[in-house]
Amino acid sequence: MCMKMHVTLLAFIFVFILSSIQTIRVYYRRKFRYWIERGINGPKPRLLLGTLYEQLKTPLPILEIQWYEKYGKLYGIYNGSKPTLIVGQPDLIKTILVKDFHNFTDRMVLKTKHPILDKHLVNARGDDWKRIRAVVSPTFSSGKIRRMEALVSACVHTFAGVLETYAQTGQTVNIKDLFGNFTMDVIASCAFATKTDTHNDPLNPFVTNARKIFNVELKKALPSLLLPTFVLKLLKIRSIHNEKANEFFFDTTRHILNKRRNADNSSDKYNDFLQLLINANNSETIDENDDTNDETTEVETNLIEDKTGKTGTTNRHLSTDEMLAQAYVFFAAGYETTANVLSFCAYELALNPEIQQKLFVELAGVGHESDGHQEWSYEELAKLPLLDAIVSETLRLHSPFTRLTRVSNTEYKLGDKQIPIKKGHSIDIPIYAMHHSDEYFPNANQFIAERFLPENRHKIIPYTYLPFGSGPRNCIGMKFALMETKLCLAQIVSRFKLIKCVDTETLHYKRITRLSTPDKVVVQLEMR
Ligand code: HEM
Repeated sequence: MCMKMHVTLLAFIFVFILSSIQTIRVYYRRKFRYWIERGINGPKPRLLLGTLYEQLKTPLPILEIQWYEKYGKLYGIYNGSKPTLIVGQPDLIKTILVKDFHNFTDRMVLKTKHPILDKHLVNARGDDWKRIRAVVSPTFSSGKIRRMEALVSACVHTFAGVLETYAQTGQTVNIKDLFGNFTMDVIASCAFATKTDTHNDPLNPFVTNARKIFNVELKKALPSLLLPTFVLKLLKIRSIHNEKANEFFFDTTRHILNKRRNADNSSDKYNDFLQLLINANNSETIDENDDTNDETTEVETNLIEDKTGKTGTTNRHLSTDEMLAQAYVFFAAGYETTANVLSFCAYELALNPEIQQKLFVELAGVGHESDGHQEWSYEELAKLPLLDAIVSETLRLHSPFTRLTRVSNTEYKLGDKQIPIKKGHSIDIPIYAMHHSDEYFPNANQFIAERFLPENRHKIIPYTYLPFGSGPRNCIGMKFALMETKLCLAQIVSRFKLIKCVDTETLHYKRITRLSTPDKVVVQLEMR
């Protein structure tokens, strides 16, 4: 009798498991008909993961090019069961990013819900994003960035001192790690008013906590992509980053904000981002007489309002949590991106010594001597055509972001073919693959800085070169990133020769990251 019950129970469990698997398979099979039914091609999805499976297997930069070559400028993928349309056609990209921006104001973000991190610019949505961007934009104007230049310059000199030790011994160096240390020091001083020397003091709590944030744990990242929000809440997963490390940075920022708010003269005394944010938050409107609010910022602010409709509110204030989140965004958006661009610049200059020499000559023609080294102002660096062309070409060939992403806030029909986009569905723009298309960039796999010289730049087809995105939701930190990159590169090339060594040419990309990140970039340095 007992034996009979056992068998029945086992049979029941077996049937239950089988029918559950079958239900899941039917559910996904139905979901995965979405693109086929709309006549749109794309990679074959797999149960549960959709096309995320390929993304886990192959580094994104490689996969993006493979998919673009195979499926063309318009194809469909599945993030889990969610369909995403990939759009690599310049006229449609302009429609999404600029013309019909009001339908695509937000990005698809992870389903984790965090009371502070959801408020930073990259993640913020709708009217909140509009208000936050309007307050933060002026802090990234050319004038304000000029004020942060001295802070970045100090970090560049510390960095050059470290490079000198390698140049003197002739030892090869993984310069990618050193660039990571440099951008860490820049973020510490510009966004958190904290002086660090990551090269020589790697155990500083700021540095150790920052490293924890960047080691995103797969065990948190995958559930955030695949599980519904209520399950993540039950599992207490609020962020894919280390929670204690997050808290360290919120506490640091809170402490500085309180100190500055209580001090009388802090607005004149400090030139860092936090102070600029406090000042911007204290003013009712953008000060028209402030000559540091440059034209671009005004245009940008107007564009946001034109394309999204005015909110009807004059509220331009940020809560304390929103301010903490904006300081954190320097990490989220500015640390690895800039370190990657600098690493790839060093890589290309080591492989192209004649361009490096031309850059050295260009730099020698401007600037002034200070403490035995050459220095350049923000304006001087901005005007150097070859420096700009080298950075621009690096951003093309090694664009840190592989895709831009937008989510539709309405039922929408895209382009002449009237491709139906459902409310809440994602559209991704495969910028990395487009940057590698011979159709838009002849000999696309070669580093040819000349394509970005002033006499050639106009040949680039609009909306095919998008390393900083475009439209009202483009990269707010672009001018800061370019200033940081150019300042650092100018100092390196004027003081050292970057030389190719045996390990330089083997470039491998990191897997399972949204960015195009090299594993390492090894070069040799020689004093000039
Ligand atoms: C070379 C370095 C960098 C590159 C290549 C880069 C690229 C990008 C790209 C492609 C986007 C998405 C744009 C879009 O969706 O249209 C973006 C957004 C953003 N970036 Fe950057 N970025 C860099 C550095 C920085 C830095 C240093 C900061 C901050 C200090 C920053 C802050 C942001 C923010 C806040 C956003 C979101 C803007 C919004 O949604 O309103 N970025 N960046």
